[in-house]
Amino acid sequence: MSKRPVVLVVMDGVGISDKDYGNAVNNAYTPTLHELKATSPNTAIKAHGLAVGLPSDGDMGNSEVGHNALGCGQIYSQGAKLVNESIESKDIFKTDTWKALVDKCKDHGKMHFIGLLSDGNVHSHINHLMALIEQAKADGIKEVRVHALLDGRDVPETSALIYLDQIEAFFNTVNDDHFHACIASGGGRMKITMDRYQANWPMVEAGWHTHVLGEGRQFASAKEAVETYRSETGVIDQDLPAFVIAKDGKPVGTIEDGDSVVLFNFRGDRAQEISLAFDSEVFTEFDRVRKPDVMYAGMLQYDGDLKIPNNFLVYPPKIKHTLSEYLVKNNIRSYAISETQKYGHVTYFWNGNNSQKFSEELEDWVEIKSDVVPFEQRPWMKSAEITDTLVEAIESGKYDFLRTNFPNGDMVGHTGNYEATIIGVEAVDLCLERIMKAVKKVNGILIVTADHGNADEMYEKPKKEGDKPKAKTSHTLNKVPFIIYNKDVEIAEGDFGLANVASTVAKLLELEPDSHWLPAIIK
Ligand SMILES: O=C(O)[C@H](O)COP(=O)(O)O
Ligand SMILES: [Mn+2]
Ligand SMILES: [Mn+2]
Repeated sequence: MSKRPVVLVVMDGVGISDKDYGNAVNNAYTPTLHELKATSPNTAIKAHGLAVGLPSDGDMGNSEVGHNALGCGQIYSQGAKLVNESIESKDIFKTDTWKALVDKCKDHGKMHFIGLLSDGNVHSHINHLMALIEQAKADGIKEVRVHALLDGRDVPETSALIYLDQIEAFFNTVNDDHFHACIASGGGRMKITMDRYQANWPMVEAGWHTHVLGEGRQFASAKEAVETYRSETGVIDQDLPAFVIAKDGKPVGTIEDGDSVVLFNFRGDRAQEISLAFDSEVFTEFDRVRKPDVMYAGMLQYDGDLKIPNNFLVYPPKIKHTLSEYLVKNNIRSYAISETQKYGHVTYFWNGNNSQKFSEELEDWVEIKSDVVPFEQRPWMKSAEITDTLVEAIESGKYDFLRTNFPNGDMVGHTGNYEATIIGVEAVDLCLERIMKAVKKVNGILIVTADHGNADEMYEKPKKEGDKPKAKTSHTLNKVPFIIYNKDVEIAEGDFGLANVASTVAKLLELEPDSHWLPAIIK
């Protein structure tokens, strides 16, 4: 076994672009990254599209698929692709879950769809929603209600009306004397429903009050809600307040006994808490006031270990042969740390969407609590605290493989605030310097990489010359850095992606990589 510990740093959302305009990576003061790139073996690796199991190379990477690929060394077809295929083959509608959803509400109830209304393809896709509604109608459902979470984070920051117009136009094509679909409620995805890793349960409670109880400010249409809130608050879509659609003062789609509910998001992190609120008999996170007797199903199974939710429509990729499992088999002691916002990324996503360790004895996981604030107000986030704890773990000599995620490039990048994102990237650089020193001190090896881009493009390309630049909040299609510090290695020939990292880690630990994994990036 290797005597040299390997430390892997994921700089979330820090991609590579040679375009300097609006690039919060290139324009940040990052002496450590510059030194690393100038003096250590490094290359650029793919983190989007087919290289991480997404339907096409037009799909930007994201944390789920990125950390899955890093942690398992293979390319699995991911949720976005699996749902496409299941809808295309119609297998999704042959499942017992779909049949139970239809049976529950067919005669006297409504079928509700809660989810992110966009074509971002990170958590959901509007095409999936339309396919489900079409089939609901074909199966004899009479009333459909959509609870629309507004995106502006995986798609342009003020694009909500595009998707609302699209879904309203679709309703016009399917609505008739026997069938009626409409929007019932909604709000910005960072305001209600889509919290993750239990960072902010009140967000989910607010979503419950909006979607289930129909409580909140009333509007005649979602478009009116968006336009009103925009003019009143000036915030971007992800931060728009909650709204309830009502007619004559009465909400058009509260969730009642005898209804069915589908959460049409396929990605798990931000889908688990609301799923627990629907599924749990005993629930203590907030007072649900009323728990309707519904058939609830997720688009996918969101956590295979914890079995969330109880019912789902499409099986997630069955990710096997993960690096963590392999390290445990080889008696390697590992350590994972991040702050709440990305804690699940280095544990649950890293382990193939499983939230359990393979070995309590050999694995330690540490969560630093994230602030609950708009991150442009604290762009350094908890990077210093993560680093304090990680450096201690490195110097303790207790671990052979240590991994961390610094959320800054991504979480601050998603706010669309260019200046704050520069500070976020600089904070990570400052921490990298400390980690380098600790690694050097114990004669370890450091890998610096990222899961996808974000901070590297902070402005949308203007539609025409002379247009004012518009902030870009979403991820990018760019490659990410892959740097090895404190070990003289040669980068191999080839076109590498995130799924080539696991073998590389194994090699640096002087282990034979698992035969299921893509080859190492080093010779
Ligand atoms: O959930 C989010 O915050 C974004 O949709 C994607 O960001 P992530 O993939 O980096 O978590
Ligand atoms: Mn990410
Ligand atoms: Mn992100």
